[in-house]
Amino acid sequence: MTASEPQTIIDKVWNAHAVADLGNGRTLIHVDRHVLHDVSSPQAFSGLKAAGRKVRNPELTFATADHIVSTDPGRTDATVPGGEEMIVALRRNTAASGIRNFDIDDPQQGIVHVIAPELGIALPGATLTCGDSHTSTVGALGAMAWGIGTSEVEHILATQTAILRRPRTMRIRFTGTRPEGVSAKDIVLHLIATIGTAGATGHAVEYAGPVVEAMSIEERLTLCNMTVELGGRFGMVAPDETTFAYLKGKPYAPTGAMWDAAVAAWRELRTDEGATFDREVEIDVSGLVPQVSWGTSPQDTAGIDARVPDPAAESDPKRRAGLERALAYMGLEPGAPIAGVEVQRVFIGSCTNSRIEDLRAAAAIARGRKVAPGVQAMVVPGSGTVAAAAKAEGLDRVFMEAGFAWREPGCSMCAGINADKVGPGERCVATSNRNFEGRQGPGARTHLASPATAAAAAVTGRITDPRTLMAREAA
Ligand SMILES: CC(C)[C@H](C(=O)O)[C@@H](O)C(=O)O
Ligand code: SF4
Repeated sequence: MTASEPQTIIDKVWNAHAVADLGNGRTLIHVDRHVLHDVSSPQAFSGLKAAGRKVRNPELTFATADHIVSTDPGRTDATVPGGEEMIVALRRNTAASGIRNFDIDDPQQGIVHVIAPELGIALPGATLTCGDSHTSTVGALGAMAWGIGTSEVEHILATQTAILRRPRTMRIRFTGTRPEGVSAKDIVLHLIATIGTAGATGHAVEYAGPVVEAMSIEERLTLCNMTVELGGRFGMVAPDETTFAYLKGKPYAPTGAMWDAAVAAWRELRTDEGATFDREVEIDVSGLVPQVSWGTSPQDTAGIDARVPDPAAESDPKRRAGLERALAYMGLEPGAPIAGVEVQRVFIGSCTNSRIEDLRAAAAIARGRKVAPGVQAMVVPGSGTVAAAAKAEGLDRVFMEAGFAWREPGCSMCAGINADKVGPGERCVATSNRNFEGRQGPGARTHLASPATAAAAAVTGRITDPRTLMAREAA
């Protein structure tokens, strides 16, 4: 491709980071930022040590304890049984290598995909990797970010490069007028329901169109977070004035003349007129309603005014059996309205929806109301930075007065890998990104939804259209 040919944003970032063609379709890519967490890094450090290698670029590497940590106020390393070893390993490995670790008691600790953007570790046009599938999140800033396995974590620690196959490209444009009370989470859930969990397999995705351009960075983070739930490799949004305003003054963002030079370069990071993608999708969001998942895959999602699908209406026997299994696991009646189903748990948190705007949306519903009898609801800010901002606005009080538990930052009840779990057969409305069988604990029934919808479930004890509770606010 010659320089004058129109390029996509994906081509531009890829080409700027390609170090060598390794043959067989493989490219060596420079990694600008590498972020580590407690669960996927200990083995990588052990491998590095066994091979007698050092961390090549500790100044480009950052770490945080998020997955295994307790979210109990007053937590210690040992609060979650089995967690201490990983938290201590991360502390020891990062200290020995000179890597900045946002440890369990650090005011900036938090979920890796929440802290990377809010600290300015992730930047437009940069490559960023993490041993975690939701690394695509920070593509919201125009970074090329992807999740890797533990052996690749070791490779990147040693070389600051990764080996990739160039993905096909895909542009997903959101158009139309976004209705009141419909969040970025509703939009991405609707996207997954529309094109399916294999809808972007093998593709690098650019999210574009007027609806995305009008989104805040936090909303774009929610959108890009679920790229992996579409099978996508990267999910990116071209950086714009919203991005620059968000990043300016962030702790690790460039400053002074470097900032000006960076912004000038970032302005070039957009898909050129006439550039082509391997696949284009357009979704009109006009008329969209809040979304909620009813099954055991993120694509099993429908509008909050919909009914649970009926397996009897499914002609394909394989699909029918899958539906029957999902409904049996979820304890749902075919054809029943989704709204009105009773819940026992509500989880507001995770790298999808634990930022300040998410907490504001949930607090707007919780304010002046009470968590319904029989419901246990928790709010887990994505980071210490988010928690501090929420406290400054009094949101922690709003939640606690309503009867929500207000927790310390971490992955919490998203993946059932620490002490925060949903019990067998319990139904949980969660703002996280996965609803597979057992995701939030063995036998747990997860309904994915937005922060507003989760808060509405908490205060009514049922899956509820949050707009019915917003109306009171407006009146
Ligand atoms: C534990 C970790 C490696 C895992 C991931 O890669 O995604 C987790 O974050 C998840 O969401 O399931
Ligand atoms: S919050 Fe959930 S999805 Fe995000 S990194 Fe943690 S466990 Fe994974």
